[in-house]
Amino acid sequence: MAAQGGRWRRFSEQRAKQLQRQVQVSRCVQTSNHPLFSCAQQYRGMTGTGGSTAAGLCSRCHERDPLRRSTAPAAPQLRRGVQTLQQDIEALRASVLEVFRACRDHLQDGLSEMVAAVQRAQLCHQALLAWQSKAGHLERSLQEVNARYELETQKRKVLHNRLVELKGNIRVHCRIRPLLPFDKELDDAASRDSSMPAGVVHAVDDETILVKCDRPAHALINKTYNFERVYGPAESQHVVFGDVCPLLTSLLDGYNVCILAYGQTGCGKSYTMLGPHSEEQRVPARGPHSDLGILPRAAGELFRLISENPSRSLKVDVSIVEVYNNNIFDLLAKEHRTAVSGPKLEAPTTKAAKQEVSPPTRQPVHSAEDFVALAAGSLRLRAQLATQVHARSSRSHLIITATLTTAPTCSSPGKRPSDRQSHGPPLEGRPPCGRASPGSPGAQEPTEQVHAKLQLVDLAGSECAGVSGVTGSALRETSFINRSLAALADVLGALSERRGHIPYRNSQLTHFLQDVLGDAKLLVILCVSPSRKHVAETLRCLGLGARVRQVQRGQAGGGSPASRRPR
Ligand SMILES: Nc1ncnc2c1ncn2[C@@H]1O[C@H](COP(=O)(O)OP(=O)(O)OP(=O)(O)O)[C@@H](O)[C@H]1O
Repeated sequence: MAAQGGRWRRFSEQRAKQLQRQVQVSRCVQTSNHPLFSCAQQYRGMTGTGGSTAAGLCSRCHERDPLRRSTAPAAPQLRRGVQTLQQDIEALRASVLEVFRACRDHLQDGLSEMVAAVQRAQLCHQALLAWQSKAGHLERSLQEVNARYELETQKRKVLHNRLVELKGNIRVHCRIRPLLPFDKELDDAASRDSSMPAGVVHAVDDETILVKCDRPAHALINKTYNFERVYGPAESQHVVFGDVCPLLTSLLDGYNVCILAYGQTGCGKSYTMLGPHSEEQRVPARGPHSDLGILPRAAGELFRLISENPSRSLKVDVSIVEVYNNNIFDLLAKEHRTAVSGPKLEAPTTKAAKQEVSPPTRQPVHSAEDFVALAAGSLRLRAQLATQVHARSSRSHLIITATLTTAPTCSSPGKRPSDRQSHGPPLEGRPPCGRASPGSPGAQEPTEQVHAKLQLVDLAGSECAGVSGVTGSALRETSFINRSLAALADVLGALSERRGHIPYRNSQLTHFLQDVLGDAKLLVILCVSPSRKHVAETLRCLGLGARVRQVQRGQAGGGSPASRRPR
């Protein structure tokens, strides 16, 4: 037991020593940790302050919760918006880049094109210089050619007009129209004998016409006539105009020209002068047409010739009249355009009865189309009638006059152009060109010089009343037509016999044509039917033509003494 107690005592002592050591250690630790403790104290204090601050912040966070909660749903949307914006910015950047690259490429292309263009321009410039020098050479040679041409033109004019004069200032051509269906209808029973030829008039050659007709109970007819030109039934309008054309050259050279179609009714005068006409209206065809008559072709040629020499500045005025029942009607008179006849006129003349003259309306035309349109408009007013010979027989003589004048120039005081120069009668409503006005005898006025006149005359057809079957007023018309044609034949006969007195005043027709018949290049185109039925009229017509051929006159005249001389 004692041992045990010793052990306890020893153990207790050891234990006490241990505890004492631990107390010492803890005291040492306590001493060395004191600053730490004080620091810890400070931190604890700070932690306390931070905790309260955190608590404050927490409470403020809690205060902002409603705001956070309200904005929270918009946040993803905003985020998506931002993402979209970023994508757009990316795309924009990419396209700007692309545009930039394209612009750069274009600029480079443009630049290289510009360089090429400049090179080409340089080449062109060099070529231009070469051409300019060539043009200079050509211009000089053109001037030489022009000078030679002018010289040759003068020679040609002299030769041309000498040739026309040698051929005669009155020429007679004869045209045989083809047999037409209505010829057969007209033929009498005897002539329907199939052994007899339907046509009795033949063109033997270019200058000879033969009428050969053997009818029962009639003497045999076998006659030939010679004219400057004979056209067979198959000859075209183009060929006929080919022989008329040189007269237009003479017209431009200053000669008056008259082309006159003469013949029996229905034998092709209007066809020759105006061309084929519609069934409704007897008007010349317009535009390109192989059957165009002399009027549209002459109008075209006239303006072509004028355009060849614009420096002359020739002006064309047209007047259109018809002689109906021995009265002259102005088909261009405005106030009577719709009536069959215009106001009655006295025939203009250059002789003593000058004061009585009432001039026809003169309308300026500036092209062939104007000319033909004007004629077409006025021809609708021309008198016509259906007869047994011709369904659209003209009952009047038609006279279309184209007056060529030169531009007005100042005349010396008191100087008056001749009657011919002032183109016969003055235009209505103003004093005649070239005459001093009454109040200023010494005043200089521009004068309009008549260069030359072209007259196209489509005569009414001679007819036998028995054959045409007309009665009443139509018979009266026929009598006027035949009388005026007889007067024309008398005038031409008197001219051919060089009689002292020419009976111009026996009819308005010859009175109106007086200037031309006495003093112009006159072409008479005899139009004849080939039909046996009309052989008597055909022989009369050819007889007149043969008489006209005898006419020998002096030189044809023109618009002015100067212009009469071939230039
Ligand atoms: N050379 C021709 N070729 C074809 N047809 C023609 C020819 N000549 C005349 N004709 C025709 O004959 C008919 C009579 O001709 P046109 O009207 O020209 O006669 P005209 O002599 O003027 O008659 P009128 O004096 O009665 O007016 C017309 O239908 C015309 O088309």
